[in-house]
Amino acid sequence: MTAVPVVPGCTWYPGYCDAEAQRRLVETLRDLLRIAPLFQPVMPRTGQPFSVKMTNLGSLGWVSDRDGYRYQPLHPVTSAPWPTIPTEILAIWEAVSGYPHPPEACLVNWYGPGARMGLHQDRDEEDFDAPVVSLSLGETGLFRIGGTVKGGKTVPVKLASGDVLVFGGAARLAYHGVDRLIPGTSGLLKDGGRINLTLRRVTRPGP
Ligand SMILES: O=C(O)CCC(=O)C(=O)O
Ligand SMILES: [Fe+2]
Repeated sequence: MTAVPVVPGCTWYPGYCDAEAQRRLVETLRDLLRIAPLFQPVMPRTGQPFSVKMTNLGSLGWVSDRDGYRYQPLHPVTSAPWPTIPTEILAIWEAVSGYPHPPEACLVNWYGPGARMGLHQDRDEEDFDAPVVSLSLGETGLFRIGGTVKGGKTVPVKLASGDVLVFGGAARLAYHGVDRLIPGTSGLLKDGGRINLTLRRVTRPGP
């Protein structure tokens, strides 16, 4: 497995999942998305819709609505608990996180044509000792990650299907985002687009 350092605390594992593992993951996700459908997050206060659609797996899921950003145990539309995180996804966390407790949330972002994600920090968790582990499926995303100060220099990473990226330690609160997709870079998702999964530890583990 090639581990490419990106910025201190951030490591990129290109091609972590092979084509067969990617196909199996997409099948699993299709089943889970029937139970926990994608919803349309909106920005706090303004109600401006995100360009991505989202859902979650795990005991807690990240949501954004007019009231703010938060983790919650129930799907905002169906009010059902989020489905559990499949073992093959937990195995990625176990292999690369270096963290002794499991993630509680797996945020599923779906990028259609034209979708992007502005530079932001992942900071709604109580526990910043655990890294964020990201897996990309489908079309390549032009991702960028920088430092912990807004407006600083960033390093670009082309996240292709099957790539895993870990950001923890000095990069745990690094600004990062996705400028755009590169269309036509993957045939994994039949209608194109990109799925990004981020695994997060939300609460501090008990004593
Ligand atoms: O899609 C990506 O690669 C990044 C997603 C992300 O930063 C997030 O969900 O917080
Ligand atoms: Fe993020």
